Parts: sequence; C-alpha cells; structure tokens
Amino acid sequence: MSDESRHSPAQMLPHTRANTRTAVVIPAAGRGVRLGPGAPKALRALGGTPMLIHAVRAMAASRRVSLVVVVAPPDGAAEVKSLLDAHALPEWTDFLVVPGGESRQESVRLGLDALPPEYDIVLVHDAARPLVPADTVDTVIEAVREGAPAVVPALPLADTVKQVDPAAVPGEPEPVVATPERARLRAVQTPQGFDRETLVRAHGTVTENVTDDASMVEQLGLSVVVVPGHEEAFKVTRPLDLVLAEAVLARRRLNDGF
Ligand SMILES: Nc1ccn([C@@H]2O[C@H](COP(=O)(O)OP(=O)(O)OP(=O)(O)O)[C@@H](O)[C@H]2O)c(=O)n1
Ligand SMILES: C[C@](O)(CO)[C@H](O)COP(=O)(O)O
Repeated sequence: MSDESRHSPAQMLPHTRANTRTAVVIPAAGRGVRLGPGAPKALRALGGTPMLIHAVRAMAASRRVSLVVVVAPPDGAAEVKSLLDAHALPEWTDFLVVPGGESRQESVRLGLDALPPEYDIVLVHDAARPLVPADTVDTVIEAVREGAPAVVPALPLADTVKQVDPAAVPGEPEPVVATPERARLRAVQTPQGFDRETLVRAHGTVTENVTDDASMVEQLGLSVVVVPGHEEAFKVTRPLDLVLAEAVLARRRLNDGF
C-alpha cells in the first residue's frame, strides 16, 4: 500500500461517533458539609425544588440525553426515586437510581456500573451544579460525538492563582512557591463528557483520589479538550453559592414570565 492510500483524507478525519446514545451519571451522594448542617446537599431546596431535580432537568433539557443515572446518598435511594417520580421530566428521558459511595469518585463508578450497554457516550454531572444551561450540555456532547475521548467545559479565571508550599505549618502564613500564568489556566465545570469505554477504563485504572473524572483520563495519557463553560454552571459549595443560585433562578423565572 502506498503512503498516500494509507493516509487518505477520509482516514485522516477524526473518528466521529454519529450514531450514538448518550447517558448522564449524576453523582448526588455527597453530604454538603461546606454548605452547612441540613439534608444531603442534592436534596436541599433551590427555588422550592430540590437541587437534584434542577440538575436532572438541566441534563434532560438536551434532547440528546436519553438516560439519567442518579447516584443517591447511600441510604436515600428510595427517597430519591420517589422525588424523581413526583417531578415531571421530558418524555424522551428515562432515569435510574443507584446508591452512592464514600467519595465522589466511588459514586461515579457505581453509576457507571449501572449503565445499560447501549450507551456509548457518558456525561458526568454534579448534582451541585443545578443551573447549567442546555447549550453547554449540547456543546460537550457534540465535541465527544466529533471524536474527542474526553471533554470538559471550563472558564478563564478572574483571580490570580498562587501555589503554596505543601509543607506549610498549619495556622501559619503559607509560603508561596509559584504563580502559574493565569491566561493558561481554566476553572473546570461539569458536565464532563466521555467516550464510555475511555471513562470506564479510567475508573478501572486510577486508584488515587482525584477531584474530577477528566484528570483520570489524563493519567491514561489520552487527550482531554476544553470547550466553553458557562457562568451559571457554578457549583453550589458554600452558603453564598446558594444565595447566588436563588438569584439566578429568580432572574430566569422573571425573564420566562412565571
Ligand atoms: N461521596 C460522594 C461525595 C460527593 N458526591 C457528589 O459529587 C458532587 C460534587 O461534590 P461536592 O460539591 O464536593 O459535594 P459534597 O461532597 O456534598 O460537598 P462537601 O465536600 O462540602 O461535603 C456533588 O453533586 C455530590 O453530591 C457523591 O456523589 N458522592
Ligand atoms: C468535578 C468538579 O466539579 C470540577 O470542578 C469538582 O472538581 C468537584 O469537586 P468537589 O470538591 O467534589 O465539589
């Protein structure tokens, strides 16, 4: 075979995943310690509706999402299933509920284990990011369909970031060891999108605790790409985030006229 025929233009096109089915795993099993005392974070109200329901609806708003797997607090799967039964979802979206684990990573893996075989694109979305717009979800799915094994939505940073000495004395001022160039940094959100086989392999390979799924794919030596995130996809972590989320929701309801 000549070099030309071995590298014909068709062969050089990135592998695309045109006839695909997309599922979302929503880890919702966290306690929400940083938000303060109360029910598990995903079940706390935002605009009178549990945060988890907002997150599920945000995923189901994309017509490409046909299954949502909710990973519930370990002893709360029945309660979460009743909640989902009681709140309307679009008719094109099914859901499953499974109990979660001790860490976010373990909860995501338990969600992946429950995925039926016909789904080849998997998104992982924090229940704690209830207000991500549908356009962001679609942008992530599109990039995976076009061939990227792992896709993260992200935003440039507004603050300068300092790296501190890991050996700093607790309670004492922390010595700065570096200032990474801000223009090259991104604050990463969810949903993160994956070719299913890649994500399953990452969760089966990486054993150390990490803070997002895409970093596990990076550890496999595979490429991860960034697409534009959205300001409203912020994570509800601390009490002030909940104040902001209520304000964003109120603004949306005003704009939608209800
Ligand atoms: N054992 C865990 C821990 C976290 N999560 C989920 O992972 C997402 C991101 O985690 P985070 O915002 O840290 O939530 P919590 O762990 O609940 O927060 P905290 O660390 O303040 O307790 C959340 O949707 C959370 O429910 C999970 O499914 N299982
Ligand atoms: C996955 C994530 O939302 C990306 O920013 C984030 O790392 C989750 O961190 P958390 O401490 O578990 O909330």
